[in-house]
Amino acid sequence: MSSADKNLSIFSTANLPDVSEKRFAVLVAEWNEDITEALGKGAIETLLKHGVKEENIIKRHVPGSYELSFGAQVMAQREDIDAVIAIGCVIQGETRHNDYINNAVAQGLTDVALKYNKPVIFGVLTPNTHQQALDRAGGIHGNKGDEAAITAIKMLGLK
Ligand SMILES: Nc1c(NC[C@H](O)[C@H](O)[C@H](O)CO)[nH]c(=O)[nH]c1=O
Ligand SMILES: CC(=O)[C@@H](O)COP(=O)(O)O
Repeated sequence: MSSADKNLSIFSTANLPDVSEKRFAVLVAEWNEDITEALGKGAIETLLKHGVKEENIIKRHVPGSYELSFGAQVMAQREDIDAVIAIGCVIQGETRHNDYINNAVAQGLTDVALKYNKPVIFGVLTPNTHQQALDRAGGIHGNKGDEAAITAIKMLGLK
């Protein structure tokens, strides 16, 4: 199923856990900042909408999506962080550089989650074009930041 078939901002909110005392790190890559800032805004707004306190949301930036893994490790090792949301947008270029970034950050974030036993959410768009990114950062397919935030909340309920 693609995002074209499932809006990223439409999801079930049944049985969400109480996250009023949970602390979230929101890491935002600076590359494609028009996209990533929209994703980050969506993530933070969704966290607030579902009971997270503003003072419990720590937003930090990293240069690019490749740096999200290390940034997630820095945040996940903190005892005062319960979940990490990693936000990025890697747009396909002329070379295979995007493939290497995407694979590295997907595996890197997974490794951090398993190492620190905390939800680390893959909120990274990997579009072919800037328009596809716009469509998934508050456009016709919703906002992947919303999806990443609700995923973090649901995963804390699992723990
Ligand atoms: N082309 C994109 C990048 N490239 C930069 C890398 O993420 C990384 O910062 C660099 O290779 C140095 O380690 N990053 C994105 O997030 N999005 C892109 O489209
Ligand atoms: C995805 C990226 O890192 C971006 O810089 C790709 O650029 P290129 O055209 O060199 O593949």
